[in-house]
Amino acid sequence: MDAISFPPAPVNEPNLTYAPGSAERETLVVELARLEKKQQSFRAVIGGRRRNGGGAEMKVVQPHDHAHVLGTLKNSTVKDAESAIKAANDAAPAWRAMGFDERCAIILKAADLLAGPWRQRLNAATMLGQSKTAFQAEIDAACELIDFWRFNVHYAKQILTDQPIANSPGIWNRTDHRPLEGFVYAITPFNFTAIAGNLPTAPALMGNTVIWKPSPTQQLAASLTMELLEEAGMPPGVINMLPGDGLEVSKVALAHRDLAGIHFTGSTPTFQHLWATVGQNISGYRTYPRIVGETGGKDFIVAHPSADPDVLRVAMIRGAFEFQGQKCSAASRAYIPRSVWVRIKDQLIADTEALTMGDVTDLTNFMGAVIDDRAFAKHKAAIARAKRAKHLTVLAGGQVDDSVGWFVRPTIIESSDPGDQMFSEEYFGPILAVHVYDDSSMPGSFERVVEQMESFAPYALTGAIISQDRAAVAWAQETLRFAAGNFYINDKPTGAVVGQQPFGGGRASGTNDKAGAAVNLLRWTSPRSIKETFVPPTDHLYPHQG
Ligand SMILES: NC(=O)c1ccc[n+]([C@@H]2O[C@H](COP(=O)([O-])OP(=O)(O)OC[C@H]3O[C@@H](n4cnc5c(N)ncnc54)[C@H](O)[C@@H]3O)[C@@H](O)[C@H]2O)c1
Ligand SMILES: N[C@@H](CCC=O)C(=O)O
Repeated sequence: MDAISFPPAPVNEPNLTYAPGSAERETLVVELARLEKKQQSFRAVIGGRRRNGGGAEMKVVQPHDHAHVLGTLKNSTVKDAESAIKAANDAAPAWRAMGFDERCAIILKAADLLAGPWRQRLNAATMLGQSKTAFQAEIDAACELIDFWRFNVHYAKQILTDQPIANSPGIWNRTDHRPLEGFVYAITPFNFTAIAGNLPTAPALMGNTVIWKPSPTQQLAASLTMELLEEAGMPPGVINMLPGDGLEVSKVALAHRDLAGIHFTGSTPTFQHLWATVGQNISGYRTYPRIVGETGGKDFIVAHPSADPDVLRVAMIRGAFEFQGQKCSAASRAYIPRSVWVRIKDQLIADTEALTMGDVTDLTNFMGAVIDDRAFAKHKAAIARAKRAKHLTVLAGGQVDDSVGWFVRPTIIESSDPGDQMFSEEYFGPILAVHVYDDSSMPGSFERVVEQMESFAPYALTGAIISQDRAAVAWAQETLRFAAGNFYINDKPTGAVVGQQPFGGGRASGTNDKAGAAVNLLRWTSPRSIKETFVPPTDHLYPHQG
């Protein structure tokens, strides 16, 4: 039980290609057809039992074909939340008493199940429910989630072996990395199946029990993730899943004495609301809740006059438009010197207009639809404003159509004013704002543009510098030190890999407790220092007293 053990060393799960004729493509197509045909009832999982929530029914649809219902769920109520918290508290003593290796084995088994028999089921669910292409589903639902699980085990083990390095003579000091006292409330976003799987399991690995509130628009993949975890051996009550909008769940969870932590990813306003509610309730908790949140972004690409035009163009297209720009890391503002802009503009527009968009089960498409009618309406309004405003020019895209799915064409908007709201507000979709700065007759124009954009947006999640000039790279890296938690040099600002670029940002983008890293797992522990004295003193007087 307590023997020293070494879990398998983690390596990043390789991405499958889904090229025509590949075995993975064949299996994926079969899974897509199977899941599309089913209409499922997505039920809560409380103490290992399935049950319908007591609230109103919500439909889960395919964003690219919104008449196609994948299933329904019943919103979770106050009563459901109370039952789930009781189940989490009941399961806690046995879970934290279970050996650490046993908990690791469950998570590692989940990773292997996902790498093997579950891979295409979860990929297909992510494609249908979240409108991801095969490749975008693969890097998320398969590879990133597998990586989260395998690397978390590695980092958790490191934490456990982190013990005091000094012992006075006759004394043995130890650190007991306890779980938190109470339950962790994991609230997850629609856009990444990997994040949805990581947020409840990271605290669980450290010995906590969890209430998991997934996004309604990610419910198909979330329900399958729950089934996968059960197959891997996750005991009943350790992770309790409550579908729905979370409003009633929060009424109970955020006011509960046993709330020990919040593990959140989603928008900045939602996180600020959760934090404010915790603040209002602060005197009622048994312990100060740990609050971890990764939130919005206004991620940037800044190009120096020395930028390689092709590198810049590809970074802009992939960074802004993959998965419809619905990655928190997606490039949504770019600052380009005129000397480079004239070399890429026509090709950039042509490439953007040529991006194929549609039903993601047609694997020739580059993009699908935005997640729901609210996202669609937000983008429609932003594009309409751009078409009206004199200082804004829609260069590519600009068309929207919600007759079949919530489709927004990848859109590039040039602004003569870098102070426009396009450069500070998160739309979370396929709109890229571009400001072209004059670098012909104005020395220092690059530096001025960087200084302006550094804190123009309230966020600080990801950003990229494209430059072949080493001094400019070094200067930008220093000047933009606090403008991004993930900073890329000559690459797009998306696509962080677990174990390679730990992910998260500061300012309004979150608490920067890097997902899939030891610093994150540490938040789910409450260390106890233990000092044992082998031969304790038996006389209370000190030698200097003579
Ligand atoms: N920084 C990151 O790592 C990261 C990663 C992914 C997404 N995001 C951000 O997430 C946002 C998009 O995701 P979203 O639209 O799902 O965000 P959202 O804030 O609308 O929803 C996130 C989750 O919170 C739930 N929620 C909302 N109000 C709640 C309440 N009162 N109580 C309990 N749950 C509540 C939602 O149902 C959902 O499950 C974007 O802002 C994006 O930048 C950030
Ligand atoms: N980790 C992902 C983004 C997750 C947020 O949506 C990336 O780096 O692109």
